[in-house]
Amino acid sequence: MLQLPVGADKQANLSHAKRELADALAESRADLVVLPEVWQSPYGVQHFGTYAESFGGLWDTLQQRAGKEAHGRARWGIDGRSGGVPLGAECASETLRWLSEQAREHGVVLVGGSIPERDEATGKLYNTSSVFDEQGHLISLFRKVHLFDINVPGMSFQESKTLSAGDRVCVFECSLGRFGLGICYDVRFGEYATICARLGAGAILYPGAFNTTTGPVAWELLLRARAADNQLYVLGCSPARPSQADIDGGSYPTWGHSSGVDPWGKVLATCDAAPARVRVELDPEMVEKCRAGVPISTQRRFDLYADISQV
Ligand SMILES: O=C(O)CCC(=O)C(=O)O
Repeated sequence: MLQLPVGADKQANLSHAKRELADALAESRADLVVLPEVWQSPYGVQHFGTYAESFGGLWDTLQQRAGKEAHGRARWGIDGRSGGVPLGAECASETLRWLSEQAREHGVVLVGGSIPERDEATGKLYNTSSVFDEQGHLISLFRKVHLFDINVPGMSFQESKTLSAGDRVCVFECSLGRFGLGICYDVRFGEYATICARLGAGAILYPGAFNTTTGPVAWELLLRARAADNQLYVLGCSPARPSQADIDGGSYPTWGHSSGVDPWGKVLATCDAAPARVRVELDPEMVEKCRAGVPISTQRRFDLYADISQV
């Protein structure tokens, strides 16, 4: 996970991320790299429209593939099982082209954090994540499904002022296995993570940007809770915190603390708020051992809670 610093200059954000990715992989090989939530743009409802990019027909191409593979439920398909989609030079999104090139050049699975996306047909904006395989082919796109709308002392934020929510759970398959994907506030919703686990994910990745109000209480707790609830690895990758002068000037006070948690709920690696690289090893056997030893998935009482939305 790369906990990247983010500023107002998009080109500087891209070139910094490029250097950081190359340095991190030169320091030590990784198979999969996760970038933070909203890393080529500052995080703020007033910025999303300015930094948004459109993805052309890529959603349609991916959805046609997922449609064929969906488990009879279009909202829960598993992406990537028929391979990825090459991005032509004609792809309208500069950042997706950049991510594709980086994944191919370094031969890694690259989870591109998230960026603001504009849907050309509707004009709506989304907070969207993308995943590329080692060939630089697009495996999956995901639009944050739970928008960050809260109002508590110290933090008021209304993503829904400018963003719309996605309508599909994201599980993707790559050479390393099957992963769930959510964005930040999505981590607060246990049902979402459990669907990912029941679709076979061994890890859930959450690009996320908690803040200095909710972060200290909730970020690690939620990552650990989702891991223990579902007996899988959970990775949360945040941007680094801006300088105090920038925060005083209105920048979002990012919590940082990118962390990796194992299927027992133990924090394997973490960091503070400064730019950082956080490495974790994901061991599929650990998932199996945890699930075999504490078999909650077969002990569930769906006779009591098959459909909690009816309560
Ligand atoms: O849930 C929280 O407290 C923070 C969520 C957040 O920052 C986000 O969804 O971007």
